[in-house]
Amino acid sequence: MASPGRGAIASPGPRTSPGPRTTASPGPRATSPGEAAGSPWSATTRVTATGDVTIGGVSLTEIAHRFGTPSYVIDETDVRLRCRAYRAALPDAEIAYAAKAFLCRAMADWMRTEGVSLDVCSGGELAVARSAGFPARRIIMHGNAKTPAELRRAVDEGVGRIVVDNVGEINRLAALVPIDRRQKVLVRVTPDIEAGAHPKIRTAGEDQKFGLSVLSGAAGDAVARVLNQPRLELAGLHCHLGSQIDDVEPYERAARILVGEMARIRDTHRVVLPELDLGGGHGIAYLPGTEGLGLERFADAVVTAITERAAGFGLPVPRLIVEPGRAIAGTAGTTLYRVVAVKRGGSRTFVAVDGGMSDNPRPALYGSRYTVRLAGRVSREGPRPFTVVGHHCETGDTIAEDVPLPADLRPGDLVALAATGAYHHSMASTYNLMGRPPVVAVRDGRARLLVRREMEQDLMRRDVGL
Ligand SMILES: Cc1ncc(COP(=O)(O)O)c(C=O)c1O
Ligand SMILES: N[C@@H](CCCC[NH3+])C(=O)O
Repeated sequence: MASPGRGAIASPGPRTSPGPRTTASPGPRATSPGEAAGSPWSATTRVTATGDVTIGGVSLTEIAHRFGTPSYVIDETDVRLRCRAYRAALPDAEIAYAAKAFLCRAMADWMRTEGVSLDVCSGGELAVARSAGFPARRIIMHGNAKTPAELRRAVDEGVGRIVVDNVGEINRLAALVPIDRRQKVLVRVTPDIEAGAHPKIRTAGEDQKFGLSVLSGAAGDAVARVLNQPRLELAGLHCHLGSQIDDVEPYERAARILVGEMARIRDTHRVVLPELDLGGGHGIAYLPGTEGLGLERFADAVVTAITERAAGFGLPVPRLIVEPGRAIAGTAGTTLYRVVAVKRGGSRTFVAVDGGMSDNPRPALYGSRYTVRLAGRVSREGPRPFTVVGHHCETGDTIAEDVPLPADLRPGDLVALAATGAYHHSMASTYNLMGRPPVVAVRDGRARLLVRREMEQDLMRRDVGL
């Protein structure tokens, strides 16, 4: 994903976040890792002459002091720039941020004020969005196993669209819709495409749990059933290929297959569907020199594929919906850890930090790799390879394997891990009864706590008894 440029933020800027002012500001010789194309660092990340790293004009040393470590730091400017980049690249499309990447009430509010819709996949995400005042009609409700209670809540709240993922939920959903209303739905189809950075995050092949197969006819059957329900309005088809995809070709292929299906639906049922949702999955840079998907490339390729294919079938061009999660929240996040121990192993030197797989399960789950740097001081030593590991009682509790860090790295140092805004806080656990880190938003020299640290008392509150 291309880095948004600094100049891209429209003036006047978004509402200023309230919160105490910090004293830190980038020094005159500040460098800007966030501006390099394909950089994993968020847009306002700077390194000062004294080795301090600032994000949103706030020093990470100051954040560690005020909020403790580990902490998730989220760059509000980066999030907003990415929303604006999406809206500019796809002006006729609906951009629906996938809340599973990272959601809290402030994030929902940022999406609302940026004119971005929300994709939610659980009653919990729906509740947080609604409690932040996010408009229900701009919410798309997903889920391969929506419970009756979740379906009822979605209907009662008036969510804009519900995405059907199995035939069983069609009758159940229709029965919940009041007699004087029609609920818009999309049918999630699988076009037999394998795409995504790891087998565990591929969602459009034949042998996985999501969606309804085009090949087997299950998708066509679901479409016919929805069309038979007077209280349901079939708005279009949906597919989500997978996640961390860095090639546009699978999206072009999916777009062609889905428009073909829409033509078949027109021919069979005499119904022209107005919407085509291509899901999310847009890859970002986790390592320097990698690019991710590339928003412009994606937009050009997909819009062309849909337009040409629709013209070929004599169909009106459907309205495109996209659901980026990682590409909006991922690069904005940085995790700040404190080094606890440095130890030589057999062939590696381990740096043990005060977080680990409970705040970042992705290396253990998907073998994910990261960029890490020292924050808060300058080292005169050259880099040497370290393996950054966590605090957990688990051998696979690795944060970053074989990463260059200054040779004199020592306990007490701060290290920053880039591109942790998506699928980190949202996938965090309390393994080993470690409380989850806080989320601190930074912008214009101010730091603001969005989600507080989970404390021992929080953990014990759920334990009801001796
Ligand atoms: C239906 C749906 N839409 C959107 C997304 C967002 O994916 P990503 O964060 O990779 O853009 C997901 C998650 O993979 C998803 O399941
Ligand atoms: N959790 C995955 C992405 C899955 C997206 C949801 N279908 C990740 O961290 O990369």
